[in-house]
Amino acid sequence: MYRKLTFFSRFVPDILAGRKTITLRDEAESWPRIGETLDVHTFEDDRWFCRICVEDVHPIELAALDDTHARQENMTLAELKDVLAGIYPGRDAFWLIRFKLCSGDDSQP
Ligand SMILES: CC(=O)Nc1ccn([C@H]2C[C@H](O)[C@@H](CO)O2)c(=O)n1
Repeated sequence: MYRKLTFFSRFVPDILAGRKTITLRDEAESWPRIGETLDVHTFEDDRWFCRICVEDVHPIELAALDDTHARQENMTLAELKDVLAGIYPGRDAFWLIRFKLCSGDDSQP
């Protein structure tokens, strides 16, 4: 039984294509551990769509985000900051979770 992380459904294509390899969350979602496999569902309708393997988890300030982080989100830095302001208004400290898609048996529900 794997723990579950959700993503907004608009990010599903990027995650499944390997274009989105990080996510930035508040402390309530800082619980994933390096090396952990997670079941990934859509936030809106709780639909399972993949498993990911967690490669890194660390705190990061909004001011420290750069173009590399934005590329890992498949966004520009301005787009990423807009998305974060929409989801987490006023927040300037996050947890960065870096992941890769699981392959083989771990990619099936
Ligand atoms: C419930 C909740 O907050 N769900 C989230 C939070 C963030 N994301 C995405 C949006 C951006 O691409 C990054 C940075 O936060 O992670 C999400 O899909 N679902």
